[in-house]
Amino acid sequence: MNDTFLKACRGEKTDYTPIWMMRQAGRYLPEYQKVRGNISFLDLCKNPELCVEVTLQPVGILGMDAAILFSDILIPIEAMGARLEFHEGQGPLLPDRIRTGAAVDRLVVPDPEATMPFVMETIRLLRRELKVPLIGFAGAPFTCATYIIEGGSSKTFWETKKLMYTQPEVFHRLMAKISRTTLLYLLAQARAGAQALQLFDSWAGILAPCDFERFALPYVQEIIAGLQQTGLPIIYFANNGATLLDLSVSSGADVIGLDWRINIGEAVRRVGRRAVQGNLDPFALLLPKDELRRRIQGILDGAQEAFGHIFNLGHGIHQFTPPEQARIAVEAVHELSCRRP
Ligand SMILES: Cc1c2[nH]c(c1CCC(=O)O)Cc1[nH]c(c(CCC(=O)O)c1C)Cc1[nH]c(c(CCC(=O)O)c1C)Cc1[nH]c(c(C)c1CCC(=O)O)C2
Repeated sequence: MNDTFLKACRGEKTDYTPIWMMRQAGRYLPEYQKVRGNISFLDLCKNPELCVEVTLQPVGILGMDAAILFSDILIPIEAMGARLEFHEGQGPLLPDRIRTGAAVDRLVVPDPEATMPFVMETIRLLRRELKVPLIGFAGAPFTCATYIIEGGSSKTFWETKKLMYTQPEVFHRLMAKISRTTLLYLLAQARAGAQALQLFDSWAGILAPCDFERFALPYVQEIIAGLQQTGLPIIYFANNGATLLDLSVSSGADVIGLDWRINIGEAVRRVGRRAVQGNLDPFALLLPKDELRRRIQGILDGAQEAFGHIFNLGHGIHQFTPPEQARIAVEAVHELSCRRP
């Protein structure tokens, strides 16, 4: 069992810096494309045997030190009663566009075991196969709220901010319902065998710090407090979150995810006695090998004084990344971080 990742999360000494990549199971891998050729994305998410297969791919092919459950942050939103569709070549579509108090009241807080049994089954099956730790995950409430309110991805987040500023009571009611759902869902993942849990706050960075503090952070704190009973390391990743870093630390997470826009040495100083995860620009995987290795060395050097460091990209791996480049990065992190006596 390779538990380097879990040790780094807890700030324990490791022989080398562990690495995994956000969105490591996905379209850049021909092996994933082959599975996806025969099935829609949503049907894939609901098929435990195939989820196991694609979760294992990046671990086996690229040598990652952790696996992340193959699923999507929008799965529990569908379980709450908002319809979810994926159309080929487009982002997610949630046609119900929840924007009124009455619509929020119609959403339910689902029993995760009853409505998403395929997720827990995937976790149980994976634990029998894996030789590296398994990360479970969910979207953070604010990011989930943007998809529910906008009905999909957005450029301006007009409807989200309109609800937040003009009907704050409705917005908070929606956030409370998503948070309760997320906590129960992550507790179920922990019971099924997840060994660490990550909250993805992909859109936190569109908020002013004062709004993040008022409308988003309290819900993250509530979830993380509720997860303490699991004893599992909790990772909080706020994308575009350099300006929110001090607030992110107050989330209570054990590991603070960093995007690539911040210097990791500066982040380490601000984060203090918590592990950090990051933060190579996903597009830097396109660099020639020598330059890529220098970039990786720079991040390892910057994180030298970190309480713990898990190497990762600063956001998800891009779908057109050559897998060979990801493999070079994994090899470089392992080699360059190897502690020589
Ligand atoms: C915002 C978000 C979503 N999903 C997720 C986030 C947070 C992380 C981030 O900010 O990137 C999280 C996610 N989505 C997926 C995973 C699987 C685990 C992993 O390998 O990291 C994880 C952890 C698979 C996926 N989720 C999705 C794919 C592609 C689906 C396909 O095969 O066509 C995968 C592999 C679909 C998805 N799902 C979502 C979007 C916006 C899209 C479309 C992306 C696009 O079209 O480029 C919502």
